[in-house]
Amino acid sequence: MDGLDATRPPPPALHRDHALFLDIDGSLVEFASRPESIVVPAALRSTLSRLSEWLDGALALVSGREVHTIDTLFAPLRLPVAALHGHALRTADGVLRQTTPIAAMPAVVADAATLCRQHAGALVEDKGVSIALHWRNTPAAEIPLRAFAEAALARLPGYRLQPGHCVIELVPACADKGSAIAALLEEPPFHGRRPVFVGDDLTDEPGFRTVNARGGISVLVGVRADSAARHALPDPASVRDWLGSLTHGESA
Ligand SMILES: O=P(O)(O)OC[C@H]1O[C@H](O[C@H]2O[C@H](CO)[C@@H](O)[C@H](O)[C@H]2O)[C@H](O)[C@@H](O)[C@@H]1O
Ligand SMILES: [Mg+2]
Repeated sequence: MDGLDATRPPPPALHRDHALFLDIDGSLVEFASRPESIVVPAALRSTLSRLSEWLDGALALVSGREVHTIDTLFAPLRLPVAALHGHALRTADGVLRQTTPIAAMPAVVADAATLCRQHAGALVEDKGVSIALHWRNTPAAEIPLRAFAEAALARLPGYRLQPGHCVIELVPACADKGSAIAALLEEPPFHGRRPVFVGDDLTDEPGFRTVNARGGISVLVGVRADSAARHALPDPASVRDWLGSLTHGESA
């Protein structure tokens, strides 16, 4: 059946000594036509707030998005985050560590914007340290945008490509979601807890591997045959239902 993964069981119930890491787009929230068009349901904010309290703060968002965008989307919540595919880390004490943008990036962004103007509906998302080229609204732009990103690697030493849903991104190669989850697990209140990571995309695979190596629970949203995830849920709505069910019958 569409959306169900016959090879991976749903995740088990969690305990209060787990640490919960959650991807955003395609995992907590359905995709939208443009990055700024996603809708975070009010009930999800309540669920995350309750879960964070239940886990004594050991809940983090792990996303390709920027920290300030995540804070805006989930306000008034201000959770620990691993943003920019692992290149910005805000720990529970509020301290932010971020990879420094490369000097060559503004010229690459300008050239990408010029290219996108030639393909109606194509988008360039300038995230400072990284750049995302989107073709969700114009599938024919996939080939030129991918070719641009591959060629731009030569202008951005130390960068790698990060493919995703209708997007190709240029990100520094020195970190990923797996290293970010590992770094958060060194910090209170995550330290010593068994990690759980929910994600949907290729950028989430290093996170799944980090969690698996620590005896944790890896949860793929959707279906992907070669994923390292050991559990699956079909879509963001079922993730929200699962999260909402976790604290039922328990007091924080
Ligand atoms: O790691 P995530 O939290 O899943 O973020 C991954 C990227 O998500 C956003 O792009 C994706 O979602 C958009 C809104 O639904 C959609 O229009 C786009 O096609 C998707 O690729 C975000 O814009 C990127 O910056 C994130 O890296
Ligand atoms: Mg995602």
